[in-house]
Amino acid sequence: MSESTMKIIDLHKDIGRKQIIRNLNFEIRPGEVFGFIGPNGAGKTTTIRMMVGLIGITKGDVVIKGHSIKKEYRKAISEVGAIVENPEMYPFMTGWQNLKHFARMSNGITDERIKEVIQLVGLDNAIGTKVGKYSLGMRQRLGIAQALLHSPSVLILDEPTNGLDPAGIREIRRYIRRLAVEENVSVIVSSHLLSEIELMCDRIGIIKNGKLIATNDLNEESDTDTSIVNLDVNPKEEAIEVLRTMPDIEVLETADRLQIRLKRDDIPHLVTTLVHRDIEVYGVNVTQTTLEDRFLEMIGENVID
Ligand SMILES: Nc1ncnc2c1ncn2[C@@H]1O[C@H](COP(=O)(O)OP(=O)(O)OP(=O)(O)O)[C@@H](O)[C@H]1O
Repeated sequence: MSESTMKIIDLHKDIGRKQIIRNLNFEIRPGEVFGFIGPNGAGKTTTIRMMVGLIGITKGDVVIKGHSIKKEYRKAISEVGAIVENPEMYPFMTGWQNLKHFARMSNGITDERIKEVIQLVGLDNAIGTKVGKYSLGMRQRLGIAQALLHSPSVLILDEPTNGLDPAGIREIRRYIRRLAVEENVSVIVSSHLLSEIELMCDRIGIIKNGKLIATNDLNEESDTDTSIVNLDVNPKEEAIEVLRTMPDIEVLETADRLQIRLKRDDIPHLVTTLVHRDIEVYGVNVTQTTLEDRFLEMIGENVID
């Protein structure tokens, strides 16, 4: 396994007497899109600010490509591109002029590199237009282009989908996935809405009350292929008996409705078995368990606002 791009080691943050972040440990792998999810006030922004050296660390460390943000700030931060607050863009200048302006403030960024990042975020056609005329989504993408100019190993985006309409969210998603692959950059995206970033992430970490309560690999098949099924059958009691004898089926509820959990691929076999046992099947209502359901289960509250 290749070395991690970023390690968050036993991170703590106190502000005044308040313990904001507690005992945070996780790693970001090369080229992955990592979703940092939690309800408002969970501590995402505070963690990200520590990752990029904007605020001090009470205890623990953030190590980026082997460099400690505390002890080797310059080396560590040179590996990071970030949009934490809204990026400062000059509305009276074109996209190109804005990027050129930022490029001048760093060393060694060529016009070729500027063109490359413009292409990566799909702003080729709009780069000669004044930023004041850009949509919010386009401004976000210009911000991402700016953060990528110095070829960082990790790109950190705090709530990149905030305020975007569904089309804008779809675009950001598409470009973030694309640049993770094409630039081989690791991307950390924070959000309080799982549904907005789920589709672009390889893994997610869930934070609540300043603690990481779970990480979840979205590419693992077992996570996506179980289904919750509501059955309308007669006689119900007999069906329940049959279900209990079948391996890999979990009976969730038998009172009002008969609800089970099983692998999606096992549904045809389930129906055949019930029919062979002379049970009448009136309805098989499949609800795919979404990550959102499991997320809400895990954090124990409704975060949709
Ligand atoms: N400077 C500060 N002084 C006191 N408390 C703070 C300060 N900054 C953050 N907090 C508190 O720390 C907690 C975490 O805040 P943070 O902004 O990191 O959460 P978040 O997960 O990013 O939420 P949001 O999605 O609302 O930005 C909150 O309870 C917040 O009130």
